[in-house]
Amino acid sequence: MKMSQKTIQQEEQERLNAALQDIEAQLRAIGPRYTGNDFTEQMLDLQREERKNRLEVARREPYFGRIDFQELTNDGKGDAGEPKPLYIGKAGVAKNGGNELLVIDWRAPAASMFYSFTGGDDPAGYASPDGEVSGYVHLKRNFMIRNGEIVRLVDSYVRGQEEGAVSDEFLLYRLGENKDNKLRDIVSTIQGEQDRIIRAERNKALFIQGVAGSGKTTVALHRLAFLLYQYEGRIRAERMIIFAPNRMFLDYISGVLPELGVGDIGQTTFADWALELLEHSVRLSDPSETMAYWFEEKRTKEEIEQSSGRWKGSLAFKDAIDRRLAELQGSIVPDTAFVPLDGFTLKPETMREWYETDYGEETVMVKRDRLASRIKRWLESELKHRGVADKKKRSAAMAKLNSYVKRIPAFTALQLYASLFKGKTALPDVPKSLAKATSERLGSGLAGAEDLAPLAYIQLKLYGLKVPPFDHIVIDEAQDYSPFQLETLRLCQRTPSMTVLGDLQQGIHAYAGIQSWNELMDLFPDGDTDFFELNRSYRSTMEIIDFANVILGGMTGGVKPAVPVFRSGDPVRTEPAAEDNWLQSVASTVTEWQASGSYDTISVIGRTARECEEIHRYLLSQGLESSLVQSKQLTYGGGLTVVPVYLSKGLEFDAVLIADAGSRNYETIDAKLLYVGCTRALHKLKLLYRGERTPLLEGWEG
Ligand SMILES: Nc1ncnc2c1ncn2[C@@H]1O[C@H](COP(=O)(O)OP(=O)(O)OP(=O)(O)O)[C@@H](O)[C@H]1O
Repeated sequence: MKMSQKTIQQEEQERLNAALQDIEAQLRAIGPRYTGNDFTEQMLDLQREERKNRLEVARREPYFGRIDFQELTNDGKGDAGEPKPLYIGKAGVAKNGGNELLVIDWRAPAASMFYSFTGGDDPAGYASPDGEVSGYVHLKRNFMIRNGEIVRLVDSYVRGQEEGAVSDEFLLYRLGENKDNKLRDIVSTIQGEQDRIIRAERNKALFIQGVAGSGKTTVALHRLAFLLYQYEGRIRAERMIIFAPNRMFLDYISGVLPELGVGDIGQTTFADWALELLEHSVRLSDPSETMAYWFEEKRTKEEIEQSSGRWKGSLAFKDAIDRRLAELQGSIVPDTAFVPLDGFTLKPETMREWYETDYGEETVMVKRDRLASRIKRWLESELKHRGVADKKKRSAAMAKLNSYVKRIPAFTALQLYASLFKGKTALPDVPKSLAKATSERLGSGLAGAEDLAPLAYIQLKLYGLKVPPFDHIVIDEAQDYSPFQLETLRLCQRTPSMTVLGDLQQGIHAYAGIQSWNELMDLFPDGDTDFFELNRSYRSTMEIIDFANVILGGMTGGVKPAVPVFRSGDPVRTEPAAEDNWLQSVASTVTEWQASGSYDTISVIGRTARECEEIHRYLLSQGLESSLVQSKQLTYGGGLTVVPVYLSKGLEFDAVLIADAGSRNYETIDAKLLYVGCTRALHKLKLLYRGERTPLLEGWEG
């Protein structure tokens, strides 16, 4: 067996050498860049550059998989040919000077079998542009190639061998690796359930509920790469956009798309996007104050449920705004005639006709401005036709025009929004304290995060979107979105094409987000949505997931425990720490972990920013270099970090120490927070606690 494995490896290495030589030759043949002015040459040059980029990706790691497929012709009635090996890589490469493929792109239809095939003797297949193709898979092989050498080769399926099912060996090996400061692509080990989401139909709003570590973020990014490949020429990277919770998270995920050879996709936060849409007519009030309000002090369930964020994020509020917009719409066309001079009359009916028929689909303020210009043009042409030359008369008419047009209502989004909270125009059912706080804030040129969706919505309704509509929108951590936020983004597309992902079990911003996916899915007509669930968690060891599931057990509602991949590691430990040597315990755990050399990224997760500052100072005083993550952070550096639990969402670390899982920090209501913290760990998890251990771990022994 060993011998034959060696020959297989040698054989594959020879093939690899040949492929690399071919790729090198193709790269050498691409000449220098064209710098002249000829348009056709410039276009050809761009194509050569793209090809060069693909070849360079392929040179680094030409392929990661091989699947041997024996295609059945004529619906399986014809003769089966010889099994043909297909090598699968990040970029497709044709053989030098020919059409034959050296490597097929992982996104190509035939490559889908590499991911969807689960084993067994039955025919497998894939959908090609010419119809279904079926046949037999004879081999599924995974490679890891580094610097032109095959460093690992695993056959996860060989036809005729006893096991029959595709083995997880290669996946487990990849999952066992340490992580650095960036999320990575998973092309070599995408799982069937993830592949279905990646390749799902384009014109849908896809909702993905996935447990912590199920690969949601990763899958959404791969889906973007897939869509660009599959609908080449029809959708453009510049018209795709990713919404993530904060800048640091965007930095953390920023490596994946370039690794997949995809550039130019916009990446933003909802706040940044909304502020830009509003042309920075307001500033955002400090988000760390919101965080501090909700996370630094204890808040009750009632406070959360009656939060201003939930009120302003509701569809009831949107409906109230719609009614106000309709009133505004109804008051645009003046109901008195315009009479600039004796005998000159422009009737309201004429204006109404212009407004309603000629400017049809435009937004309110655009229509309003058109109407105003049309009235002006009407006056000019009347003056001309009737030969009014008298300067005095002309300027009197113009003065009348100006005052007439001024009376046609015009609003900025901010003015209209402010009017909902203040004075006679205030909405009748706004809670008083909320109206007061909002008015004060707006009065000083500030908007809270919760004001941005309504403001952006009003802006879109009044002035429209000034850039082309989005071809595809990705929303990560969507459980923290309000229906109003999603509705606002929905206005930015002609047909829905979205990937909306999150985990209700990690919905720690309940004061702003949703409690069930239906709150968001109901915004779309039936048939425009699809729902996927991912319950397997790939990030953490079985021990960590089983432990996190205990915390989940303390939550109410239909909780779904995460299903681990069979990857075993160290047991999870909880350990009491006395008040006076708690910080020493934190430091000594970190020192021990660092000394073991087993972990590249380590995080100490604290309950509040204050607690984290204290830990950070102490670690520094002990000579332990670490970085403290704060809410305005733009980048994530890896190594040793101290991070407040509510900012750790989305990130992951080889080893996690929950600094204090005492009952003072995590009461029953804080289950989601502790769950988020614990599910950040890949290989190692430990919890220290001062005083009583959190009631969330009642019944857990360890
Ligand atoms: N098929 C896979 N092969 C290898 N690694 C995978 C696979 N799927 C997910 N992972 C890894 O699991 C980890 C979690 O992925 P990701 O962060 O995308 O999950 P998530 O569902 O967004 O998590 P969370 O909700 O906790 O933020 C990452 O390290 C990712 O590389």
